[in-house]
Amino acid sequence: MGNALAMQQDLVAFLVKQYQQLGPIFRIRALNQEFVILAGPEANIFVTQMGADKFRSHEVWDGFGCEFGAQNSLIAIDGPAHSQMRKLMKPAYSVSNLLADIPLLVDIAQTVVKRFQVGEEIPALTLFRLIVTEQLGRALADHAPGTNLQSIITTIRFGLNVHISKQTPSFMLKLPSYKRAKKDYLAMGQEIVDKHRTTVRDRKDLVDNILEASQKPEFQDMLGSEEQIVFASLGPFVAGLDTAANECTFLLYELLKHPQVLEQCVEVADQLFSEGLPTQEQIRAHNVLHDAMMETLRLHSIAPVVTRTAAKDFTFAGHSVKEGQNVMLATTVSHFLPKFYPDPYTFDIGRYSEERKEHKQRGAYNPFGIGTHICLGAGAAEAQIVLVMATLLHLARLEQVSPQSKLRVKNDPTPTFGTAFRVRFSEHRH
Ligand code: HEM
Repeated sequence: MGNALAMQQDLVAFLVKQYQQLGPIFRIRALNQEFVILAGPEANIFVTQMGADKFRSHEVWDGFGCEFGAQNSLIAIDGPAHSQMRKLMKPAYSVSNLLADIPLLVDIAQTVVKRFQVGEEIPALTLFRLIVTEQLGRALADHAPGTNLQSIITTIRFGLNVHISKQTPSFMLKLPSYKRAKKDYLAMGQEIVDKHRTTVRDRKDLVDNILEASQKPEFQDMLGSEEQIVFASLGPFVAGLDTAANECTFLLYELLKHPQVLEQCVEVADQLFSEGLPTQEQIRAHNVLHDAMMETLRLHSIAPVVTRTAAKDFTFAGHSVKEGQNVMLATTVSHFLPKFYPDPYTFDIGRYSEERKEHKQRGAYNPFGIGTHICLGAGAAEAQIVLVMATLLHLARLEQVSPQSKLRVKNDPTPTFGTAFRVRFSEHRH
């Protein structure tokens, strides 16, 4: 099938239709490449249980790291070396580490929100990128992105669109605007690494751990060069940019579209701040805001598929896949199957209640990818989205600018409203 256009317009809807017609394995042609698609709960269970040695990330991701002189980054390696790097980075990317300094996280969100006067407008994505990137940068790398935020956004957008989604031609990397942004981005990374070499923190952060590991023989392939150390240390500034910031944007969009759910979430937010600052347990507790976040991750996944290369010949659902074949794991097709989620395109936070627990069915819920590279920051991301939204709802009331106009989700490189979804501050509540 040469159906790139249909795919581009709504990738998951297209894949859901193909899955319903063809079953859990089929082929498509897109962007001059052929992909084998593994879709639906059967594929999700297969990849989780038996996929560890069957897929490689290397071919898909290495070009992105090499753009910054950094081969063998965490996402671009497989097998034992990948397990070793994941183990090294896990403590820093954990939810308990992110939530270790809740006053800092709240202060960052509060400072950004308080910058806006009643009546001022801003793209929701810009608002959330400001908050999320500073929170992750300060908590994991002891550095605020400050005026470098735009350089980070430009660098990552070009890098991913050229090397990963391949929707942008490579000559775009020669544009002076990109080259300037990349230079600033890498200079910030070098500054962070240099600062960590000469200062000591009470609690070691991600960069401290990277620097320590870079001295060990077993990490030489991954962290042996200065470029690799800088690239890995910049991870926190990239981790939330397209992910948590876009999910916060989609969540706010759904809340403004569902005023009753919004009011319940405002109540939860006020409770969280009723005795000062929320605790780790409160942020991670099951409540309406948590369920709204979960439903947003189901309906608006920023990673609807993950791409890989088959690492060996294998058989799935009676079909053989050959080593070297491009594979797309359509992890979120199951999010739209009525057998798991009745009326699947409806925003319904009741799905996560004790009685229904629709997401707990096997293979049904995969917003954070699947297999060996499953999101290392999943717990941190969920907590961050809840905390950011709770802080915002507690502090201010927002309304959508031009609510009648139709918003289009584009791929840039992840599904996003871009800057089209604008909000207005209509009241400062606290
Ligand atoms: C809602 C927000 C997020 C979503 C939906 C998300 C999704 C994903 C997905 C799908 C992958 C796997 C990509 C692949 O297999 O090709 C991934 C990897 C990763 N994510 Fe996230 N992510 C989110 C937020 C975060 C945050 C906030 C952090 C850091 C605190 C983070 C850290 C990572 C890391 C380090 C990896 C690489 C793991 C590896 O290669 O082993 N993510 N994420």
